[in-house]
Amino acid sequence: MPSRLSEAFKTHPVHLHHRHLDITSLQELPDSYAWSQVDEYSAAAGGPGREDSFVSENVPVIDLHDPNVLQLIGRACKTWGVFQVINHGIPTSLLDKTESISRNLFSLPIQQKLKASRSPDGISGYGFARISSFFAKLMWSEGFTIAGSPLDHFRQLWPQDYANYCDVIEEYDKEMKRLAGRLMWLILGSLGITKRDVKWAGPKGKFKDACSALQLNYYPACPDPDRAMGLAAHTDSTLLTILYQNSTSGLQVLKDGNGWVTVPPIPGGLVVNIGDLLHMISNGSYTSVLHRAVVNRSKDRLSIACLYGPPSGVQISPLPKLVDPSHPPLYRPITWHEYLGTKAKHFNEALSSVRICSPVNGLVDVNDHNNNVKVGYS
Ligand SMILES: C=C1C[C@]23C[C@@]1(O)CC[C@H]2[C@@]12CCC[C@@](C)(C(=O)O1)[C@H]2[C@@H]3C(=O)O
Ligand SMILES: O=C(O)CCC(=O)C(=O)O
Ligand SMILES: [Fe+2]
Repeated sequence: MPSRLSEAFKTHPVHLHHRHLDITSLQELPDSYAWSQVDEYSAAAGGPGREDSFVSENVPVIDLHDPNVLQLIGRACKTWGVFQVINHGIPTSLLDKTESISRNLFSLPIQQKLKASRSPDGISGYGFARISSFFAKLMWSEGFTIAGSPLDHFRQLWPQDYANYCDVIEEYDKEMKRLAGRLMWLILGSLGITKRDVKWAGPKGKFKDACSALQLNYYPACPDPDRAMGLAAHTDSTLLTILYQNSTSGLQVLKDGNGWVTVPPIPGGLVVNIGDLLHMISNGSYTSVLHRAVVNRSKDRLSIACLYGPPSGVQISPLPKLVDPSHPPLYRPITWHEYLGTKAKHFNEALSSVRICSPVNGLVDVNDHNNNVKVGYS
């Protein structure tokens, strides 16, 4: 049974036939970056999706010290699939240091960055977003994925300073995994799930063998932001994702009836979003949220995502406690490893592709928005 996340794309290599352009210095948007359908989903109230002119609700901000934290998280997961957390215990100094390394990385000359390129069948390294292969147009961003030790790639990027940088990234990864484990129990607790109900969480429920990857995203300032796309609409294949964003806004989530809603950066805050695997284990009670990143004319933007999942070879399926004759299991068992391959093949239709049955009342599962997502437009 394959168990290493880094092996997940060996059987589903992603080939991107794009030449790398240094987009940071461009004064005009090249045609290869000009999207024609940027404002899909935003016509709901007639206004342009990027201006939030019709937004009546905000993504919840939850203080992890709040005595009602469980209920607040449950409500946020049910209605939004995303929330921000404050008082999360991650030191600001660690967030600052990691942001500074990421900035340093993206400001290296393109030839230097290409020395640490991600290979078509690999998971780690520098390159376009993996989902780029589904779109005719390019995204206005650069990415660097870290799964496992960053040592080999960092040695290529910074022959002198790599050791210190590795230490910071490893500390960031460790702290994020700890927070993710804590958030998992709050989210599962809000569904009535206890440590005894999740065997793969390990004997003490510490998710000791959980897998994770870090995704550094950089969005340079863009000469024509209304026609460009930073990162196209997608759901994450994770249990949950914890996102640090710098002070430039750009992250948007799709909310029924509200169109695209901006998740504003808040000082010291972290964004938490539900991924497809949590959608599956909750049997559709909690929704994996469709999100994207838009870009800015005057400011660049940086984000750091911790993509958190189960041990990559463990079979994930709707938790037995959430299944009964009137709530049959909606998804077939699948490992994270296998699901990443499915995502590489089917992109936003991956979740529907592992669905096994319709709800008993015959209605379409309102959470299964992925049925409506267009794949491969420009
Ligand atoms: C573990 C992973 C999730 C991810 C693919 C990856 O192997 C590492 C990068 C992740 C990311 C980040 C940007 C959006 C996304 C869809 C992508 O193309 O790469 C996600 C992938 C995912 O969640 O499926
Ligand atoms: O940059 C952002 O705000 C979004 C990044 C993201 O969605 C991801 O890395 O999966
Ligand atoms: Fe994402």
